[in-house]
Amino acid sequence: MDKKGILLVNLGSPKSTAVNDVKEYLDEFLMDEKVIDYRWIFRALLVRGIILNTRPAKSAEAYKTVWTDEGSPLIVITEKIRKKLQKLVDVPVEIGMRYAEPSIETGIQKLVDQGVSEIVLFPLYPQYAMSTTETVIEKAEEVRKKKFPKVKINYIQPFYNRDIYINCLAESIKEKLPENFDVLQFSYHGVPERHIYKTDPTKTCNLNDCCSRDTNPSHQFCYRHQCYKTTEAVIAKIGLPKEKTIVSFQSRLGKDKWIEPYTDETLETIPKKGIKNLAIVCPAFVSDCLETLEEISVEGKEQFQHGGGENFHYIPCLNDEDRWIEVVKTLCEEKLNDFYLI
Ligand SMILES: C=CC1=C(C)c2cc3[nH]c(cc4nc(cc5[nH]c(cc1n2)c(C)c5CCC(=O)O)C(CCC(=O)O)=C4C)c(C)c3C=C
Ligand SMILES: [Fe+2]
Ligand SMILES: [Fe+2]
Repeated sequence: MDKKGILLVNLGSPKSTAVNDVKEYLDEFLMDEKVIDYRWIFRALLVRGIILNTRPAKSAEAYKTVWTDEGSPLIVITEKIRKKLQKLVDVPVEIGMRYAEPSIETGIQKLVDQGVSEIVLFPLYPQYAMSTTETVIEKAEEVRKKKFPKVKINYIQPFYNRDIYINCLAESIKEKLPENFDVLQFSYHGVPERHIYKTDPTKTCNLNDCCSRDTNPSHQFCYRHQCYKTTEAVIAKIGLPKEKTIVSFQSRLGKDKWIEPYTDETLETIPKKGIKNLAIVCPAFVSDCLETLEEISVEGKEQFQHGGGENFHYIPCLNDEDRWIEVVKTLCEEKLNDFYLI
């Protein structure tokens, strides 16, 4: 019988906060054509000619503010998830990062070294995006074909609307909500608006009214739609009225139009509308990372207070909470059991 294993895949972080390491990481990340989807020459001009001249130093400073003794929070937390999951399942579990180390190749190699030939690969992103789920699958397939042609990989699909995930997220948020808050803001990582159209084969997700309906097949590939659906399901579960919530998109990069509304602008303007006490959560991330610990918890708080806000309450990601590990286990087991389908 073929031996099975699990590979948990997350985005990845630089190997240290040294400017050169951050530069190397950003080069691999931003030269990915699923992230900056220009023709190679234009992507190289933008990334290597402009972004990499200034951003690495700025990002390195930001990374320093969140870095722990064990390393980057994103990798440390992903490793914690792995360890807890390993205690619950009887197949080997490894981690792999889309960018930098430990890479997807390193993760597959570790599994293969343990005799594994059938891998359940779990991209740790609740919502589908070309710049996350799709690039992970593409990379894993490239590595598999080149280095491990006899290995089979079964991919876990985005789980943005799965009941087990929604229940887990809703319970986690409910427990952490402060007693008094005017609004609960859901801040998702943004993507360029163009990516939404590009990944939607029917080109019908029009960013306006179609996301209020779930019947459109294009929503299988519509990141924005999936973010709204996660929000809708979570607030229904918590019992929060829609008027007490906001959805926004963070971490915009470059001059292209990204999906709106932008988190930073929202944080500056809502206090003027009377929202002084804010709770904020970032459900595009399953583990806390630079984008939540620095961009939201620190910068976001400053933006909100600058706009006149008073109480800013950041709700951490699911990280290695036991109920989340149970969800990871269930999603992995579903795929471990359906290998005959591929
Ligand atoms: C959760 C989903 C994510 C999507 C969608 C996503 C798209 C996306 N990101 C960039 C550019 C950057 N993102 C950076 C950090 C970062 N991004 C995600 C997740 C998503 N990105 C995570 C988890 C992290 C944190 C990594 C960590 O080490 O903690 C960065 C690097 C930091 C910085 O310099 O600001 C960049 C750059 C683009 C362009 C994009 C979609 C096209
Ligand atoms: Fe990002
Ligand atoms: Fe849509």
